Amino acid sequence: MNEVVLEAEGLVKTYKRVRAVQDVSLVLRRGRVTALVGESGSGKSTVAKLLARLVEPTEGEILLDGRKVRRVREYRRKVQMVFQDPFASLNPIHTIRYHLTRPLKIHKRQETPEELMERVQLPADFLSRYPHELSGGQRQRVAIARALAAHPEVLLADEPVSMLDVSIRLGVLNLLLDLKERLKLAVLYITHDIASARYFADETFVMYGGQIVEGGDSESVTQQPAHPYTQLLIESAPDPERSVVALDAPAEEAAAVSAGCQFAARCPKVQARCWIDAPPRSDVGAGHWAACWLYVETAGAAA
Ligand SMILES: Nc1ncnc2c1ncn2[C@@H]1O[C@H](COP(=O)(O)OP(=O)(O)OP(=O)(O)O)[C@@H](O)[C@H]1O
Repeated sequence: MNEVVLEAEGLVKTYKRVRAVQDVSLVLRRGRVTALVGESGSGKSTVAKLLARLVEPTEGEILLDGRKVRRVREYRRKVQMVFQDPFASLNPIHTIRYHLTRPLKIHKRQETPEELMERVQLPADFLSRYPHELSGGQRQRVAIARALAAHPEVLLADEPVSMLDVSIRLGVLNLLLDLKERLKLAVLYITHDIASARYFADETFVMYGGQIVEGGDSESVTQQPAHPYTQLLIESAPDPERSVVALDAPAEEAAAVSAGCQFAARCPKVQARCWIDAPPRSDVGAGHWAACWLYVETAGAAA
């Protein structure tokens, strides 16, 4: 079993009346990629911000290497984030060298910017360039190199390839896989694209309405999806023209459901009890679970 690096327990984040995240628990393990999949508004980015400690949880706690880290600075060194937009995350007035030298200094690292560039497979002569002289994929590699300067244990990647050209996405995902292997990083891969989770992640969690509704190893979750929501996501995935957004409910609507299953209003398999009680997690395979009443019948619900 790969060692647990980051553990979130019962995370809740409320913004005024919107419950962006409701009771989310997950673990990230050394040398493993964990995907968090869901539509726009499902709460994925809020989970990333909570795990990065960019926002404080309303409830719940986060353990890093088994302990609560009070010093945010120490925490942020070990848990680095890569954002969706490589155009917005680099400062246009500074060279690439500046972007990499700064974190190396802050974290008192012996490494050189050249070594960081090599790690993300970029030529060292790009160091003298400005962000606008690089492509989106190259910029995202610089953002990853900057995160690596801190020698993190965890990389939180929030839709790291969704703004990139389709043709270069695979290259950036393969780089993340390579770093996971070589540096034994725990990676959280946030995406709306469940097909990419199968390819890229060891384990996959599916989020809907601020909650995780299904989880397990990526192969089982994507090949034998149990939750009706995951099934719908997968059905709409093969055709990139048929956007998953078509399934989407306004987030406020999802967040307004106070009892029962969050997905009841959109579920093709809805039953009477779905409106009344929230479904518990049930085992649907080895290490694979779903929070759905369809699976509660005979076998007991898993804790
Ligand atoms: N700072 C905020 N203030 C108020 N509401 C917020 C804030 N941040 C997020 N929300 C709400 O919380 C819910 C979840 O948002 P979140 O950004 O986490 O979803 P997401 O799945 O990451 O979507 P996207 O892929 O579009 O970023 C949404 O209803 C959103 O409007």
